[in-house]
Amino acid sequence: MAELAALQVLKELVPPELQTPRVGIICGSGLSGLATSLRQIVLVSYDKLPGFVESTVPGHKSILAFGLMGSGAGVPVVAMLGRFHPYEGHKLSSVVFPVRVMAKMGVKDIFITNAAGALNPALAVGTVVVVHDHIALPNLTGMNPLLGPQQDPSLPRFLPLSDTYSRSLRKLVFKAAHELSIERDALAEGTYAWVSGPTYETAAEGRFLRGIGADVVGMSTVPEVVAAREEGMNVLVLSLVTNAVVIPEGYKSVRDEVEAEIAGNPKAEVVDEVVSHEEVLALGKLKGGLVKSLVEKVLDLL
Ligand SMILES: O=P(O)(O)O[C@@H]1C[C@H](O)[C@@H](CO)O1
Ligand code: HPA
Repeated sequence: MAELAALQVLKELVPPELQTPRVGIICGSGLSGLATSLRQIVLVSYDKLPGFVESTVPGHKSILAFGLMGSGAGVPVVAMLGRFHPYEGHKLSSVVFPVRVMAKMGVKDIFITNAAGALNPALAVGTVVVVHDHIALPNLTGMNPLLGPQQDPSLPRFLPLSDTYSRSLRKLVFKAAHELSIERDALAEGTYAWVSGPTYETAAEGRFLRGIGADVVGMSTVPEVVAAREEGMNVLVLSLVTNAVVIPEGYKSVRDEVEAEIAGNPKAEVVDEVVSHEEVLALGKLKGGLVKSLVEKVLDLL
């Protein structure tokens, strides 16, 4: 099994007391600050680990961090300070490889974070969304991380995903928010749509995804979720809304515009906001603290 080679290296580099983390964490774009509160921290670069590829996206580091997180004695955790996306050119099997390594290390609960665009107009930028379901068009149409011969026949061939997002972990996030006196509107629940990226959505795509029931959209997470469920882990996903996906009600007719100009009544041009990765990272920096305090408190409540 390919994961065993990575495990062997980790055995040499990580002290025994941190070698069996209870919780795995994946940091989304601009969210690697999550790991700044790790104690007894040990960092392992991905290039030392067989099977790990490189995280090439700004805001993602190619580092695995081990340590204790949360108050008191703390919970042993392993955190990916950067993830792999299929749009980087990585195979889906590489994207989910670290999740499989975490499972072999004994991780029971995985907390996956991401930056996402809001499709639901009720979600303000800066809101943390506790994901309760997903829509993965790529999964349904041939880009599923479980396609192909089974690497481990002891895992289920046909994985049910109807109950993917752990109810008890989701409840813990809301309990944590209560204990931290976090404003009600700062935390919401919703459905995550996975798209391959790296393009952001057109307005019509945004309308489509909203129309089929998604609240937020992003370019990651679902492959990791699927692999984690296959490995039997409890999954929690937190999406930080970093931008709103602009979904104008209808087309801005250029015919109307030209006719108004000809009639001598030009209208002021409305310029839609354009999303950028810089904006996504800046918001992560600004609001990453909220994700971090929620994760720390959930660890205390486990
Ligand atoms: O890794 P995540 O899903 O947090 O990163 C999001 C999706 C794209 O990789 C990038 C777009 O800005 O941010
Ligand atoms: N779309 C897709 N992925 C994203 C977005 C978005 O608007 N924002 C952050 N990741």
